Amino acid sequence: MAVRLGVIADDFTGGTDMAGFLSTNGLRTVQLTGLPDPATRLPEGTEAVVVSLKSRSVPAEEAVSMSLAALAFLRAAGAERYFFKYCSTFDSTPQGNIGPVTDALLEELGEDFTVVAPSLPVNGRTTYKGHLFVGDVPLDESGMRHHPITPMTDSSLVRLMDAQSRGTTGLVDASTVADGAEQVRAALGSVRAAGHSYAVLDTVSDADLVTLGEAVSDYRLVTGGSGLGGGLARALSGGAGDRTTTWVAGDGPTVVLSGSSSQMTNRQVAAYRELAPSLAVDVTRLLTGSEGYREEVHGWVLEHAAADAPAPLVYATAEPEEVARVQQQHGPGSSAAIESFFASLARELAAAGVRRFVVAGGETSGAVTGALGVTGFEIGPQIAPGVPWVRALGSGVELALKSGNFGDPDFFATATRSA
Ligand SMILES: Nc1ncnc2c1ncn2[C@@H]1O[C@H](COP(=O)(O)OP(=O)(O)O)[C@@H](O)[C@H]1O
Ligand SMILES: O=C(O)[C@@H](O)C(=O)COP(=O)(O)O
Repeated sequence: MAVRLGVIADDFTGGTDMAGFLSTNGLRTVQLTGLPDPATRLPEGTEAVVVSLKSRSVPAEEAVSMSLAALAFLRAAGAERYFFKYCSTFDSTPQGNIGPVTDALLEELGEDFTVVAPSLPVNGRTTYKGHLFVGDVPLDESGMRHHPITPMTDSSLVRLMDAQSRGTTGLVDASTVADGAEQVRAALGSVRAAGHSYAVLDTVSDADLVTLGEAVSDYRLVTGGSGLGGGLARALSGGAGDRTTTWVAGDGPTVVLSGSSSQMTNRQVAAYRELAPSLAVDVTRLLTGSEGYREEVHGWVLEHAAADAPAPLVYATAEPEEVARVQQQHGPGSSAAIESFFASLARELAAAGVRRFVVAGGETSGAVTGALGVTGFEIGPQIAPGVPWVRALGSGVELALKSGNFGDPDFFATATRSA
């Protein structure tokens, strides 16, 4: 069977989010982590492949070359069409990455037009008149304005895309989307005929995603969030239903590692601290290389990790003022240093027998997954929209990679109970 869709995801939580929506909307999906070895063999019957990169916040040229390498792998795997998955909050540095990667993929595929559709209404991300909303407020008024790596200070997707890319951006507005897939196709034709290279797609409801998925099902390259991914999977599979693998959780202890500083993760950490042993990372000791600090944290986790007790939580999660203070005092490299701390902690814990990791934050998840040497995942049941359990091919280690703002305040308790 042909690979119907090849996805290039710009971070790891984004990759699992996408893989989860593709699976529940009808495509048998495998997620690969990092640039796959060209010799990687896909399981029989794979209909969608998600290559998850850690390219969201690296310099734009690096993001482009990683994405082109992922495209080459997917082409060689025989993918019929491609999807560039980025965040539902359009996380990008001022220099872009979404624009330059989109341009490079279009050029490589010999195409001159695509869509821009980050919306994920089930998690409160909608687009109206080209402006991205998070819940009830425009993106630039949401917690994303304080993101430690990719602060978002504009909500206009047209302006954001124009600033990052070579071409210009048009809009297919909500009233056209409400009129159905045929009208959307016609409107896309008009935007393209007007000389634009990209069209932002207004999306206010899950029903819109079904319309939009149908409207772009013959595109060679689509860009956007997992919402459009789900709509496209539905169109491509002809409504084949849920293709998620079901499984019984394996034995062994679980730990929760939280490196996300989003508003929702702050609430989730506060709620879970009431229920389980928790340890705040002492960022100053960590960043000043305090001797023995890593070993202390490692020892603490192992002391508290038992299969029949609440899973311990280690967190760097902090309010925006504290994150800003850390960055000011220790420099921009502090984010990466905290990621690498979680990565080495996860590696040591896996070696000590921890079998299940709940990880919060996309960058943090990328670092942890890389450290665990995971090459790919099979996709399991959803804990919350956009957060499926995934099981590492080979080692069988199970992970829940939670995007910063996903899940409700009880997410960690729900996830660790279902582990
Ligand atoms: N207390 C802190 N001070 C400074 N940086 C932090 C702190 N806690 C986490 N970080 C860094 O902030 C970044 C958060 O990004 P990510 O893991 O993608 O989560 P999210 O996007 O949900 O905030 C990571 O690089 C992480 O190491
Ligand atoms: O689209 C989304 O919102 C997520 O899939 C995602 O990419 C989130 O990234 P992080 O907030 O960095 O976890």
